[in-house]
Amino acid sequence: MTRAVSAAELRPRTYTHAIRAAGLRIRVGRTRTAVDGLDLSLGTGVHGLLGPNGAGKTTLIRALATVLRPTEGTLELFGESVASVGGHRAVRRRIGYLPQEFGYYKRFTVREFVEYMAWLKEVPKADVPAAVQRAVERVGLADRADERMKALSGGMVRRAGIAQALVNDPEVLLLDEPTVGLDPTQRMRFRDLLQELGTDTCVVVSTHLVEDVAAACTDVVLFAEGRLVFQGTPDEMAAAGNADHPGDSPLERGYSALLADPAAGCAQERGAW
Ligand SMILES: Nc1ncnc2c1ncn2[C@@H]1O[C@H](COP(=O)(O)OP(=O)(O)OP(=O)(O)O)[C@@H](O)[C@H]1O
Repeated sequence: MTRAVSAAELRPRTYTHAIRAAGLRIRVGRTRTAVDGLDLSLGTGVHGLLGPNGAGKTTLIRALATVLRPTEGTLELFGESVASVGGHRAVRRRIGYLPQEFGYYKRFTVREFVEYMAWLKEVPKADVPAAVQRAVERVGLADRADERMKALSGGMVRRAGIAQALVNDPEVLLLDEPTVGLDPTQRMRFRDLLQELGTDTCVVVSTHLVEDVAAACTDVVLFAEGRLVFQGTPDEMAAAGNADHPGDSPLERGYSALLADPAAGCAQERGAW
């Protein structure tokens, strides 16, 4: 059986990890350090970014999207430093980004919205119609593609947001809480899509839903107070907990255990590598 080869697969790889951070610090506002000395390397796969409210997940994703400038340390995408903001057009063409909240013209149809984003990402003009069609199909919006954005439900708007993040066939896909507002059927469809994307793309997905991680992520990046608490497989995270830890599933208990005792995560991580 033959299958379509994606553009991401055809691009030459000159880096070992699509994302590499070393000693990364990001200050937000006047004094707040939201990411505080992060060392992290991420390659192909689906990386679930977990952590309590205020842990620094959105800040990290915004820096990876080259929207926020790191204060200190190294941040590389595709082997290129992006420590300063500006001059990142070539890098941005290779990124897909779904922010937690995103703007759009309400009068645009879904297709026009995704086309517009394809234009911003400098997708070659001749490729745009097919790229847009494929993106809206992948999020299950093909039958609503010619409706105006203002006529969509909240979950459908989010799916349109996912479509715009996919339209340039990115090598790094950054999704900040993509499953918020999705109904159970769409959430399951989305997990399948994540798994498919993770075979040739570096996907970073921030979520509060531990079940999303169990179902779709190849590894977990657990964050608290701007620091990495744990990086490992979902099974390794589950193994960190026991019946005494709060949670409805082994993964939730592992999450609680690691947050209660971050040193255990670091020790386990050292053992795992
Ligand atoms: N512009 C800002 N000015 C001041 N503080 C900020 C700013 N943006 C974020 N913060 C603070 O930085 C910390 C990290 O915020 P961030 O939004 O990255 O966390 P998060 O892990 O994404 O949280 P959540 O799960 O609630 O979305 C929080 O304490 C937040 O209050």
